[in-house]
Amino acid sequence: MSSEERQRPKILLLGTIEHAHDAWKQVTEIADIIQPTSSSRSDFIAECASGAFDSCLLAYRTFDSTLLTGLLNQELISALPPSIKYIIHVGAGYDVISIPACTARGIRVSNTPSAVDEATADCALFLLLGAMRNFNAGMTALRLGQWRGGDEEQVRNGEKGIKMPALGRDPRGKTLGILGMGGIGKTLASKVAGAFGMKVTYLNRRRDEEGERELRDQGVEIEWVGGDGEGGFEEGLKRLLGESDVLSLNLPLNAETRHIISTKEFALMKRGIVIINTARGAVMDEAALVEALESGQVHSVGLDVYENEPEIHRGLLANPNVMLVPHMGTWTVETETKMEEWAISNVRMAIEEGKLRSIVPEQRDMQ
Ligand SMILES: O=C(O)C(=O)CO
Repeated sequence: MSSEERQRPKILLLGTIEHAHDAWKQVTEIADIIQPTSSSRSDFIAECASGAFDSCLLAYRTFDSTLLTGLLNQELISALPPSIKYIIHVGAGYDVISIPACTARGIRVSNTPSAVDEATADCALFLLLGAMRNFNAGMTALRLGQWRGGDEEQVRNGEKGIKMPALGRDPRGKTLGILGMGGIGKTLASKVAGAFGMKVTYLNRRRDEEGERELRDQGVEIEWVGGDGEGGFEEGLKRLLGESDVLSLNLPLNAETRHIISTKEFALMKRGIVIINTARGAVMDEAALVEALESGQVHSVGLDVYENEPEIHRGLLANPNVMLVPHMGTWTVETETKMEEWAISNVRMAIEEGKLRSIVPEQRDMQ
């Protein structure tokens, strides 16, 4: 074996490359790829223990590889060989990876932040309009052989008492509250202002003055509702919930944000609010949401994400005011390709420069 061959880094590939084949081919020219043969979490952990992945420098993982490995929690991170120094995640949200467990083992983690912004904001826009206009009720009725609630004959005869979908609301002039103003939130703000003439308020722990300036330059009417000092965020949240006609959840899922929207928060909202969630299901308490929908406190919701994917709360499935999409926020050829290419650029930087293009914010000081 030549010294060059001996020094070729090894990559543990968790999942498959679906789109960015050219970029991946270049990686295979400088590294060896190892794939697990196991088909369950316990087998995968045993495969790690067998030494099959020893001397791998990094693990490249897709969103769907969680189906094999389960959560990358303390147990799984400890099972990885000590040679693993990087976990390259294909996706913006990395809540399935325990960052403290990685940090403790000196493993750096990257995600694909801005690559997802356009497609996810487009999905939010679709859900927003659909939920405001009650399109789901009409669309469901059609598939049940009804025209806006009645069968063909009842409609032709102009029969009274047909249960029509409720009249929708126009977005123009309404306030969209964005909880978690990152790349997706800003892209959504720009789109709703331009396409629908909505006003935007937002809440982050820290005000993003530069982001505000950029959005104002695009004609967006925008206000940060957080307050300074202790209690500022809680006060801001009350304002955001109380003043929004539509609330969009765009914050990452972590210990602080899990169920940030639950019974108490629903009670603070304007009655009849519309909620959109393209972030992660568990930022909202699903059982409490079902109750808030049933009571009419929440008029309608547009959801792309769920607490226990792929399982969906029966109360959501049964409610015609719930517009449901099965986690398709980034499900476009262009965006999935962009995400893979972004992740592969992290692979290359790790191998060639010993650093990451987009290390997760919690590990910025490890770069
Ligand atoms: O990038 C993400 O976090 C997604 O949810 C895409 O599936």
